[in-house]
Amino acid sequence: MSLHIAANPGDIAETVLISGDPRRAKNIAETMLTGAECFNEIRGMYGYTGNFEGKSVSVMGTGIGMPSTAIYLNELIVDYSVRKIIRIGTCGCIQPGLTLGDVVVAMGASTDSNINRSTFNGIDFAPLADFSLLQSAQKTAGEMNIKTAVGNIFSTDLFYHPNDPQRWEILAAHNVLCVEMETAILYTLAARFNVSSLSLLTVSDNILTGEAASAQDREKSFTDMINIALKIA
Ligand SMILES: O=P(O)(O)O[C@H]1O[C@H](CO)[C@@H](O)[C@H]1O
Ligand SMILES: O=c1cc[nH]c(=O)[nH]1
Repeated sequence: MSLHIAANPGDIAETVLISGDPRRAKNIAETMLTGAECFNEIRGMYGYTGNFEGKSVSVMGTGIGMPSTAIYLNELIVDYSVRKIIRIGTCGCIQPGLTLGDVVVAMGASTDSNINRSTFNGIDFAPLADFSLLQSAQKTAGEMNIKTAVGNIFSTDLFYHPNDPQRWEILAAHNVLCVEMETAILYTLAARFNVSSLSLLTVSDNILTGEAASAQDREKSFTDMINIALKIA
């Protein structure tokens, strides 16, 4: 057991799907994996390991934001030898060509977080997806007839910000597709520990129009993204 994860060595698969929402992880384990066993309930951060098409796969919540996510990623990689991490998250789109339910593949993650600035002594590190995982996701999405938008995304520390909605303008003008809260630290830690990672996101909010998916949809739907993630796991 590590500080925040109750699993024994060997309880967690080499590939882990992560979601900010722990109940999304639980729902995936219960509906899409066979033989799923729970390995963590500490702080309600559900983690399960089961099988998908003959492969052992784990799925776990990380909580919202980069500080929480960094704790689980460190422990998954360092204490449980996880080698591949695929985030299945939600995002708010800031491009007019995107709409609720669209799948975004995050090639890179810009951020306003001080986590990386302090780690890199003021240098702006560019957190990037693993190229071969990204290629696999694109190939799989094509075979499943799922349209994706691939590009730069933005990982923010603040869901609510006093400069909203103006703060999105400069990002949208530089082709940033959408906003979420974890991918920059995922790609940074994957680079540090030499593991592969990719973020797949489903648009749950349209920041330009104010449209928003329900909490239930965020927990239980968005199956296109989850199917791609499980296929490439
Ligand atoms: O759906 P999840 O994975 O939680 O991701 C998004 O949703 C949360 C905000 O509502 C943040 O964690 C953001 O990154
Ligand atoms: O971080 C997020 C996640 C979903 N929707 C948003 O608007 N922001």
